[in-house]
Amino acid sequence: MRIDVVTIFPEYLEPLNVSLVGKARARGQLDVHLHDLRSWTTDIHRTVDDTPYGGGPGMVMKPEPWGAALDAVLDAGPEGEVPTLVVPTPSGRSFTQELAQELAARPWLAFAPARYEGIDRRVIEEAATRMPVVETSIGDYVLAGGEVAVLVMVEAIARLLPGVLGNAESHRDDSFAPGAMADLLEGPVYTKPAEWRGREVPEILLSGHHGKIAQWRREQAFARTLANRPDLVARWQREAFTKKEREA
Ligand SMILES: COC(=O)c1ccnc(N)c1
Repeated sequence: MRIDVVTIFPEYLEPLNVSLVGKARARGQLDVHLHDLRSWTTDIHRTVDDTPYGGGPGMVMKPEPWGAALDAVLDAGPEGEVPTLVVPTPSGRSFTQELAQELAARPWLAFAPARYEGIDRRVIEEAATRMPVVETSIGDYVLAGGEVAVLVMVEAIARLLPGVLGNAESHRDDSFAPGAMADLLEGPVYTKPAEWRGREVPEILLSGHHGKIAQWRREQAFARTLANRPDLVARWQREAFTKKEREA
């Protein structure tokens, strides 16, 4: 997978050089290109923002540098191909495990994290005439810039790419509920010592009964999800019900 990121803070994306994503890049599974938006400014102050038409607080990112930057990304990428442009914004589509799976299936992603009050709308509209555009939100809160959302999304997507997670890890998320939801089920985990500050590891985990252990883990994971995310459980139940209806 090729990933391009256009940002005024390339150093913010340094974490893409370490750990899982860093290793995937070193192995050639990920080809990441960072671009400093200011490279496409033309004035002495390398200006990327201006006051919003219609008034209001803050500044808006100017269209010219973004237009030129996205032109350059398209030109530098694989001949005849276009990326999916991912634009992090609080008003975007919820970035879920499902959307991560969807984006992980694409050969080329370009991320356009904005700072300030956002990017001039015409940049997104013009881009949408040339490539798929997905506006994504990583949760119901506002950030100062979209760069940290790019880090979140790249990590969630990279771990889904074939061969990026070691074998042991990838089977860790084996399905409870088939599909993307399986990744969201996380039961309690334990390691040595068997007793720590008077707390024992659940007996079942020492039993060697792999079937019973798997069942116990699913029950524990489901209980935690039910306690913390009743909305997810309700959705799974609806999906299971409609699936049964379709198959009936
Ligand atoms: C500037 O970007 C944001 O504030 C942002 C981006 C993606 N998801 C969010 N929840 C916020």
